[in-house]
Amino acid sequence: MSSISEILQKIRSKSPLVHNITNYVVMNNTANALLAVGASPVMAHAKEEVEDIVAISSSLVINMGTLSDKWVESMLMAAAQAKATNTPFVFDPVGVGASAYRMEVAQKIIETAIPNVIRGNASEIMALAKLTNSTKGVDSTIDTQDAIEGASLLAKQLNNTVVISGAIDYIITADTISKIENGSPLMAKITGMGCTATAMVGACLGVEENTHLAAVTAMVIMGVAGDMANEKSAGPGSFQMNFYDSLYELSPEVLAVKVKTNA
Ligand SMILES: Nc1ncnc2c1ncn2[C@@H]1O[C@H](COP(=O)(O)OP(=O)(O)OP(=O)(O)O)[C@@H](O)[C@H]1O
Ligand SMILES: Cc1ncsc1CCO
Ligand SMILES: [Mg+2]
Repeated sequence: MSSISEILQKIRSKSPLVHNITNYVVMNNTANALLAVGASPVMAHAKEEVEDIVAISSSLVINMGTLSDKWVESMLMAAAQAKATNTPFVFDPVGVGASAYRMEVAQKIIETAIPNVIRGNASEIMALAKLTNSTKGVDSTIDTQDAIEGASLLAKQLNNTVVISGAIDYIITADTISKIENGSPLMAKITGMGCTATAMVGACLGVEENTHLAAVTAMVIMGVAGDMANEKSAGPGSFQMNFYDSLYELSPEVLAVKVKTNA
């Protein structure tokens, strides 16, 4: 628990620069969440600059929510630069399985540079592991428990950390399965909470080298802020606003009292 709190404190004291190549839907939400928790977001996707931006950033987030070929070119350049500069990198395979194009792009990104962390919902993780295809656009239709096998397979193949998000979050490596039972069903009623979770992993990777611990911390921060916002909210609109305030208010004391994890 103290290590989770330490990572939160480090985000606030160091304010890591988190480079996001993300989708049109969530850019604003994600940047605001990163600011609220204490990190420093930059959204940059032009191929003319992504290598420079990766080089000055503490971490890279690639989210393939709204793809097009130009963006894919930039994503591959950024991934290659992350590998070359040893910059930690988290990948969100949004909607993988919904189209052949998304699967092809996800594979190209992973072949270019193995992400330190992959974060997806249960359907995305199962599609990426080539086990089942249950993706409904960008939403999951299955429980996270049912994607543990797929996540374990991926984590072993890639020797990295895989996060399955949902009612219960699982953070999986070749030899560990951690689970987090915080959060609110309202989180699935706002677009881009998953994208925010991925960006939060980026913030934690920016200050913590242990990728499993960074991913656990990100999902604890999301879940506890979700619990806090839930207590104050009437529905999705007020939840979104309260979620930012909760990220901002989050303290080691609150984390210690509210966290529900086996990690
Ligand atoms: N029923 C729930 N109870 C508690 N927390 C939830 C629930 N559903 C989602 N969450 C939380 O919401 C966040 C987003 O997870 P989710 O699996 O919904 O992402 P996603 O499907 O990728 O979302 P999006 O594509 O809209 O960004 C995670 O932090 C997760 O823990
Ligand atoms: C709704 C939606 N469509 C493409 S990306 C996105 C944001 C949540 O993943
Ligand atoms: Mg998603």
